[in-house]
Amino acid sequence: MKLKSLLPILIAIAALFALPLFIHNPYYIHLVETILIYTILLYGLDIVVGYVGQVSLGHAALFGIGSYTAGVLYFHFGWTIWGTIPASIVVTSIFGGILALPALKVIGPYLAMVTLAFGTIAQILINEMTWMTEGPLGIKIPKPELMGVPMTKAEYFWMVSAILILSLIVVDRFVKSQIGRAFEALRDSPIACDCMGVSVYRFKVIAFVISAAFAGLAGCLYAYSEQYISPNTYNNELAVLFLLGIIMGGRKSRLGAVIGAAIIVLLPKLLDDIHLFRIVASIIAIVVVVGAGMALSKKVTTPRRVAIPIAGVVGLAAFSFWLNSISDWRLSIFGFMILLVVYYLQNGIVGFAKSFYQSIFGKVKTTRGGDAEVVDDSISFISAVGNQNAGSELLKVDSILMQFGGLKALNNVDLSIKRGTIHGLIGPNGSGKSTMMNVLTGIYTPTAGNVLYAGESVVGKTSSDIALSGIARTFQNVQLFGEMTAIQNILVGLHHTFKSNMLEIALHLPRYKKEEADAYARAMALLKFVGLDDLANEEARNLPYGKQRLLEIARALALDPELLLLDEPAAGLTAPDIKELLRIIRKIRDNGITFILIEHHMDVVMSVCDTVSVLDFGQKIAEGKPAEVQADEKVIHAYLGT
Ligand SMILES: Nc1ncnc2c1ncn2[C@@H]1O[C@H](COP(=O)(O)OP(=O)(O)OP(=O)(O)O)[C@@H](O)[C@H]1O
Repeated sequence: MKLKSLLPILIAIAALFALPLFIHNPYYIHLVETILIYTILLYGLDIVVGYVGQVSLGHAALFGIGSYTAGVLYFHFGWTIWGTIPASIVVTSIFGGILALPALKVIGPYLAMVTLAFGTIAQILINEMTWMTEGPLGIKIPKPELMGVPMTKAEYFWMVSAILILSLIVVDRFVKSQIGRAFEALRDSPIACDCMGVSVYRFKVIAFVISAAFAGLAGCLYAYSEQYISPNTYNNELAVLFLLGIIMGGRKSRLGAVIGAAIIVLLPKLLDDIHLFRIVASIIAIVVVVGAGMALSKKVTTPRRVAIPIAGVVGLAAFSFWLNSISDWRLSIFGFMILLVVYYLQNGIVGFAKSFYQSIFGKVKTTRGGDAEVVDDSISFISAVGNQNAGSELLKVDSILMQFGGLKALNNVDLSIKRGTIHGLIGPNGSGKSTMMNVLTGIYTPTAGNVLYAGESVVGKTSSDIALSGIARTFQNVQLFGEMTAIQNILVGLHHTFKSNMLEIALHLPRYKKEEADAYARAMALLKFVGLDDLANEEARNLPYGKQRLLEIARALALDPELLLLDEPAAGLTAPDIKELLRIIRKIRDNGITFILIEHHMDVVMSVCDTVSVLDFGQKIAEGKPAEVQADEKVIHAYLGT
């Protein structure tokens, strides 16, 4: 990291550590300490919510499990903090793994309900298991000892601050590593993620476990901070507040978690004091009016769009001066503020601030993970498979039947794909081509029949295992990881090249650094091969459609496949784009890679395919050289209906 960007962080850290030296009121120190502890929890929650895109209302319970692990171990066994911290992390991680199980089956509101139920059950159990938790009476815990002497409030504050900084470094390294990329990929397209060899099941569980570990750590620190724990603290209202912290602060942002934690700790206090509320409401109104004025002068927004937020914040400021006491209005104001933030700042405060800054002062250059723009020409874009055994059978599809209820989407289809060839699969709409792709890549398990790849059956294997065995694919409806940049998309495809574990990532050990550097160099070479090296740091969703298709091919190549399945790669492409696509396909084939190509553009099929199989109503009606198939009566009949 450059000194210029490191300086504000160092100043913030110095200010944090200096705080107890200048503020002697323990109330304020405790308030900031609570924000720091909640921030650690939100770092973990952000992994599940921001990166993986799952809703969890079970994190208050995980927080409670962390606190109670520390409390019970101290109360019954006299453990010190040096034992309770790792114990809280381990115990809560196990519960995180349990919480992940429903996330493998359900998503969205259903997952929210299941995690809410988990929270309720955990709270009831803590309450009822009095023999262990002392039930509603709670447990008192003294401040931890340092060399036999209890820590002062300032010393404990420093310890929490140090743990927060460590957590920040570890989380930041995780989310920028291959693990973080896997999390983001499974949020954007679980199917493509699996087909890139990154198991959605595995990484969902890993995300919940890491997230729970941070909740457990935060819970343990909270127990010593409060010096008393009771079941009521860890209720569902707290779970909602944690989720709000992420939404309001801004997901996928370390600063956003700090802001979110500050909001959920300070907002209730702010709404207790009318004078403080007036000051803050006025500051917010001034900031919003000035910001809107700047945006209007730069013409990046319209008066209509800013009218309601301006009216809202100015109205709130005026209302604060009209009020004599705030106590009756607390909840209404709280709700109104949440409504404004969630509706108008959908990417949270940090996300909004970033896009506001970009629209006013121009785009900030984002490079994640190093010198992504540099292409090293000595790196091959492809791991050449070689042309040995060319012409031998690579894939055998044996009497495949795929039935959806009464519909036979594939009916006893046989295929034989030879190494080093381009095998076209054509047929009218609904004839079963994409279904065949899905069977070959493990998305569908066939009703009957077998698929042998390099002599081994792939039926019953998971999509990620099939991908890792050497079958890569693209999709009819492009399935890129939209919120990730072009280079990050390729890096997900290169996930299989990483062997480093979490410790190596957290400590940035040499093996991880080398793997990351090698992967970046290879990803740039792949981008250059498809002509996208200039767009390496552009988010995939912002690329033109034709370039998205090329990026999908480059990502599939990152898997080092022996067999590449392209599902309508020319769909939606312009004539020059199609020409470029054909050049790319031929070059890949020259490196020994075998293709199955589904395509409606007959000129593409005729110009590159060695063999063509034709499907109609789930049955193979013809097979042979392109020209033979084109002249076949049954094929003409299937396409033209005459
Ligand atoms: N998951 C599914 N459930 C039920 N029916 C399905 C499913 N997937 C495919 N089908 C049906 O199977 C048949 C074959 O569909 P498929 O998408 O494989 O055709 P296709 O040849 O790829 O068509 P197109 O060229 O339009 O993409 C269609 O009738 C389709 O509705």
